[in-house]
Amino acid sequence: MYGQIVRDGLVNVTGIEDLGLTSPVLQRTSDAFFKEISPFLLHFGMFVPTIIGQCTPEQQAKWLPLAMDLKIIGTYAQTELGHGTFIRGLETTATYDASTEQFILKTPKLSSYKWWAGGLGKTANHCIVLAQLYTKGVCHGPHPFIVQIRDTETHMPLPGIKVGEIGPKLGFNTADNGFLGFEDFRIPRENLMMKNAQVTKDGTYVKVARHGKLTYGTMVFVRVMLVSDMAYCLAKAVTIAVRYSAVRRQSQPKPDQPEPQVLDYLTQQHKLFICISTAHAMKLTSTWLWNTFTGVLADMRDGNTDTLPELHALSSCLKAISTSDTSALIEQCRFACGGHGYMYSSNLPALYSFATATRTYEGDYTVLLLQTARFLVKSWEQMDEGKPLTPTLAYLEQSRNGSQVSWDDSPEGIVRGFDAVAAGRIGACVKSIRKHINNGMDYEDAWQMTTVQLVGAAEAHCRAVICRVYRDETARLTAGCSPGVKAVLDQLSTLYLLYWALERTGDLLRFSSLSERDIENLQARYEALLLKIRPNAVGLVDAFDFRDEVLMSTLGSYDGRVYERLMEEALKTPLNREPVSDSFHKYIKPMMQGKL
Ligand SMILES: CC/C=C\C/C=C\C/C=C\C/C=C\CCC(=O)SCCNC(=O)CCNC(=O)[C@H](O)C(C)(C)COP(=O)(O)OP(=O)(O)OC[C@H]1O[C@@H](n2cnc3c(N)ncnc32)[C@H](O)[C@@H]1OP(=O)(O)O
Ligand SMILES: Cc1cc2nc3c(=O)[nH]c(=O)nc-3n(C[C@H](O)[C@H](O)[C@H](O)COP(=O)(O)OP(=O)(O)OC[C@H]3O[C@@H](n4cnc5c(N)ncnc54)[C@H](O)[C@@H]3O)c2cc1C
Repeated sequence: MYGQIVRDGLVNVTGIEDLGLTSPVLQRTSDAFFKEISPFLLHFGMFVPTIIGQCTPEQQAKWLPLAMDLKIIGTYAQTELGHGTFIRGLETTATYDASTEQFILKTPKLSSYKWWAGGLGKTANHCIVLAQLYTKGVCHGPHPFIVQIRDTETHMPLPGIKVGEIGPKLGFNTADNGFLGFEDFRIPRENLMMKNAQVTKDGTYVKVARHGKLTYGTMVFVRVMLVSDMAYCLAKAVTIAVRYSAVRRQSQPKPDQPEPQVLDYLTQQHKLFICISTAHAMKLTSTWLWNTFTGVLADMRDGNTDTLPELHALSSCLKAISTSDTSALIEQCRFACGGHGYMYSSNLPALYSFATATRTYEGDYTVLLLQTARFLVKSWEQMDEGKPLTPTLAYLEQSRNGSQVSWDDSPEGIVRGFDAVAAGRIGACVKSIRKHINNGMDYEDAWQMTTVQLVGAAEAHCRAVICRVYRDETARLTAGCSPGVKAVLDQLSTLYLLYWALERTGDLLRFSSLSERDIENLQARYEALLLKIRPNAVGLVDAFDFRDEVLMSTLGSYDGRVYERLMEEALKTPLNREPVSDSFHKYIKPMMQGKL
């Protein structure tokens, strides 16, 4: 299995390299080789970006060509057995020895072992290691080091390195995630990635970057990438589920009628059409986020880090919500396919196991939403002090006078309704924190006592951002389209707004003048819209344009030969090679004869 995966991975990598394409394309083409993940994902997904983001030009000149030509194969080893979220609590140490101009890497105890890095188990020979940097007896916090862990000729672990694979997981079982321990392992001073901080030969620590969190830059990049990846993942799952729902016929609502396509059931449309809308919403939002990210990078190249806090808040909540929505909606696609959706050959289990992992890695859902909430509360306080708000928080102004937003059920009105919900929930958090402080709590405890509300406020802010971006970008991008295309894409973005308005009626009742009658109208409009989208449903997923080789699904292939493909795959199962398993003779027959 591992050998096959590595072969496929290299065919994929070298093939794309010959075409001179970039790593985002690599990730897309790798889908044609892997149901789950490539063992080289971390090499291009984090090892290379970290060299670019954390190394000086001289260090890049040394390491980047080796990495891009696959002369070295890397991964990103930050998480440890004992810590993943709390980076400042990482235990691996890198202590500078000025007498030899080396860092000594140590794994102090079991919980300090690096754990999880993709490709570390058997594939990588180098890795980025986040370790607590000590020099002249002072700890300067976690810093990135580039470390060779295996001999590039023999692939044997180097002396002082303990490395291996962490074992089977819910998914990602082709990524050979590994563990890594150091026993007084020495690396040259120059292996500290020195773009943001340096250690001179005599051991003097020199802080270069103005912003203390640039070491976390690779994670921001990956979080931005993941939003796009989730759109792609969900688009695959809903292609499979909608095509299958067009083939599958089941039950007899009317005695004298043939069994209908299950796609004709309103409940099936309710399960699946939000998945089509969400794939579009996340794709458009991810492109908007990428443009925001590149703008912040440009500012930072000019030495201006003022826009970094908003990017961190946006990338955190969008990564959290996109991965959470995708995991839930892929499972919904699986539910919509009945028993056959549970078959591995449908590819829905693999898509789910991949998506649900993203809710955790690159920043746990709750933790990242609390990071966004931290920014929202700070922004509210700055607004109270009369300071300007950042663009994505302009809506907070409307809440200043505390008046309730009047409900307007037009698409633009619903977007404003979500702004009001976000503003109201952030304001409620600020009020809760202040109440606890007035009752004698310190700020940290008052914050902790409000974290359930803070997670909700961050989700509301993120939903408001997605709704606004989805609506605006759909209008902008369809301006030149034919009336037919414009109408269908407008239906999808309106469906997204109606769906979430119905999901959040409690908040809208609390923070706008929404009435019970308005809710009845929303429900009726939503159901009518499902029926309108039905005739275009298969065309909409065909428009995602996935080849069968990429979908890898017995249920979702373009030709609709579902039952034939299910049987073809079943007959390939090893258990079907012989009519009678040898377990019958070894165990079952003796048992039947009372001989066990
Ligand atoms: C498979 C997908 C396919 C394609 C996608 C492409 C590539 C994929 C490649 C790999 C994916 C596969 C595997 C995943 C790999 C990993 O999981 S790597 C490990 C990821 N680990 C994490 O994400 C850890 C999460 N934890 C953190 O980020 C931090 O610990 C924390 C932010 C939660 C807390 O950090 P602290 O240092 O404690 O900071 P704080 O006290 O909370 O805040 C202090 C101030 O710093 C600001 N800040 C924090 N983080 C950032 C940041 N990243 N950027 C900018 N600013 C940041 C924070 O806002 C505070 O600012 P104030 O002004 O409020 O003080
Ligand atoms: C498939 C996969 C691949 C991975 N690949 C890599 C890799 O290549 N390299 C790498 O370095 N890491 C990798 N990771 C590790 C990943 O980054 C961490 O698992 C992730 O950051 C979560 O950290 P944790 O596991 O310590 O969870 P924890 O943070 O321990 O989470 C446990 C619980 O505690 C809660 N919690 C934690 N802190 C707080 C808080 N401050 N407030 C409220 N609740 C809190 C969480 O919400 C969660 O409910 C991978 C993980 C997975 C699943």
